[in-house]
Amino acid sequence: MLGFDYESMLKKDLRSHYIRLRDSIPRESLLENSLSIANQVLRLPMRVWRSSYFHLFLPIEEKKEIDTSFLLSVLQGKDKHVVLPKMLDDQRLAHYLLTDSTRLKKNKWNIPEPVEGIEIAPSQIDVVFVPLLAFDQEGQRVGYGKGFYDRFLAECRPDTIKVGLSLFEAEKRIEDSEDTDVPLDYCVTPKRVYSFPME
Ligand SMILES: Nc1nc2c(c(=O)[nH]1)N(C=O)[C@@H](CNc1ccc(C(=O)N[C@@H](CCC(=O)O)C(=O)O)cc1)CN2
Ligand SMILES: Nc1ncnc2c1ncn2[C@@H]1O[C@H](COP(=O)(O)OP(=O)(O)OP(=O)(O)O)[C@@H](O)[C@H]1O
Repeated sequence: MLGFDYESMLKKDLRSHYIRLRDSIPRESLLENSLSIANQVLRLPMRVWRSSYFHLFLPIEEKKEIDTSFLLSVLQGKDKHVVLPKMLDDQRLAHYLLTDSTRLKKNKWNIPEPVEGIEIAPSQIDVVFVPLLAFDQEGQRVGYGKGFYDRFLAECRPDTIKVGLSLFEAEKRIEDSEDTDVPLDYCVTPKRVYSFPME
């Protein structure tokens, strides 16, 4: 059994459950599922593919995060501008354009980040792919709980399209969503694309 069988769940319980579940995935299925996610992303609607600035995260391999290199190839194949986050000290993110000369270096959390480059303002970003531990049928999400993405998404334009990427399917309801939580517009899993609000 993958999900929980309750009507609603607390973020902290979802966090520990999905961290454990992710840990147990064999590398081979992680790669296979990451490839399926890149293929499902192609099924996102036109308004996504009309956009030009796409924000993507690079995975913490040690934590079995989704391998976004397949998705990166898709975006580059479509000549999209790709923007990567870099963690700053004060729980904020800076954002840099990925170019041929971008040097990447792992930070202390093992996240590959641009060393330097052309900084991009959140208001320039059209689509954000959001890393998740869990999400629900209302498009609410659970991350590591430090609020990096909540703060970042609040700085983006209201029409910036927020697309979660998840190895697992939606939970019914996250009980303790807060006002500062920015909901997703879409979530892509290896099996399907969710659109929020759901029918
Ligand atoms: N690949 C990737 N990049 C990303 C994120 C992500 O989830 N995945 N983020 C999404 O937000 C931001 C970084 N988020 C982070 C959140 C918490 C910790 C951290 O403090 N980890 C400690 C303690 C965890 C704990 O509270 O127990 C640790 O791992 O030891 C690090 C990075 C930006 N870049
Ligand atoms: N716009 C904001 N400004 C200041 N603090 C914020 C903002 N958004 C969220 N926070 C704070 O950040 C913390 C983490 O929030 P939450 O538990 O929703 O994290 P999460 O969504 O799981 O993680 P993440 O955003 O890192 O992926 C909370 O204490 C929340 O109050």
